[in-house]
Amino acid sequence: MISSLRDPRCSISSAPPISTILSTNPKPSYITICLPSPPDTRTMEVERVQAISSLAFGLDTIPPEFVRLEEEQPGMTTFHGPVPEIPVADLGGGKGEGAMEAVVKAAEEWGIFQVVNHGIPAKAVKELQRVGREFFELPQAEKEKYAMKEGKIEGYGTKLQKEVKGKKAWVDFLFHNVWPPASIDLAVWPENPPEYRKVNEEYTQHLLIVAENLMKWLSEGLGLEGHALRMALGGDELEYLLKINYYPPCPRPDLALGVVAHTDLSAITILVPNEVPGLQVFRDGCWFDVKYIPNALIIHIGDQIEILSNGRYKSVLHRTTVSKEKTRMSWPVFIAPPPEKIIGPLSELLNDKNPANFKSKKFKDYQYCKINKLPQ
Ligand SMILES: O=C(O)CCC(=O)C(=O)O
Ligand SMILES: [Fe+2]
Repeated sequence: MISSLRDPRCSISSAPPISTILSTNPKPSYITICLPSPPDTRTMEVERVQAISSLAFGLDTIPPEFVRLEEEQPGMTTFHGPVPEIPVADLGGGKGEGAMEAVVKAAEEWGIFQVVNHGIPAKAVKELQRVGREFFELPQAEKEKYAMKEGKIEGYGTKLQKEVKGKKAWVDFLFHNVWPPASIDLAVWPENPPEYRKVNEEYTQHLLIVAENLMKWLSEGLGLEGHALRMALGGDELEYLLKINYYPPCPRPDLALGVVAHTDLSAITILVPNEVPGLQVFRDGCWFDVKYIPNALIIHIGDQIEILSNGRYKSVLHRTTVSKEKTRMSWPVFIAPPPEKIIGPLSELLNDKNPANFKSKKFKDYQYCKINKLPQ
């Protein structure tokens, strides 16, 4: 699919040919990080993008594995004409009067929208951003204490395995569950800054309300009871996984990508961005920048709601670009069913004229196929 993403309407930048970059680029520096104890055996070779970014400061090149294929490069594929804006829904201070219609329409037509007046206090969001930023600004060895262990999805890291064609993404991240309490492993929650835990707990309490309202309106939009989607997704067992994306400055933002093109495998994703633009959405054959709206949250419809709604709500294809001078950060929370939950089109939506467009399968099996790029 990715190879068809180039559109003649998308502008072509004056980027030098890849061969020039490949031949002039110095080998990336490997950062050797010595974990504190025991010092003799635990020396680990890790390439964190944050460290590569510091070494690349002032240069005009990036290591070749970060140079995307031409058909993916933002400099080649970003549309620069009049850009359609993704829908914005006003949630009326969290009460949501009149919001249902806007949310349903946006989920049907776009699969992505921003919400303003959502009821989460601006201070709770600012604090979430502050503690996340302060974590990434800690010395490397401190961050490595939380390094993702093999086979785990929580922890601090950089995508270690290369993608198809050996390409890498310009981003480091931290993942940890924030809800339900039984899923939380505090060992992967940073101890520094000291307020990290309290701030994340407070943000999560506010987020639960927004998430439940969205699921309610989306259920009603399908002509179902308000609790239908939430229950079909596992009810109180729904898992909320926070990711912090840290995209450090990149000397060649025209050639690199932060997160590559994908749809979220969650049911729904609620994302706080910082003020540095970078999120792009694929629509009508082009990649468009999503406008930054102060204090807005960005909502992505993920694969599981697309499946439950039998395709009425769209899971949106998106990616992120990076900035030459600034650090972009984002805080998506992926809301997803528990692993054993079977997800398929809701039976209430199916009849002779509307057969199921998707298979029913356990969420963990869906996840396995998606991560390993196997057919669903
Ligand atoms: O940083 C962003 O705005 C989007 C990140 C994203 O799509 C992801 O982590 O799945
Ligand atoms: Fe995403």
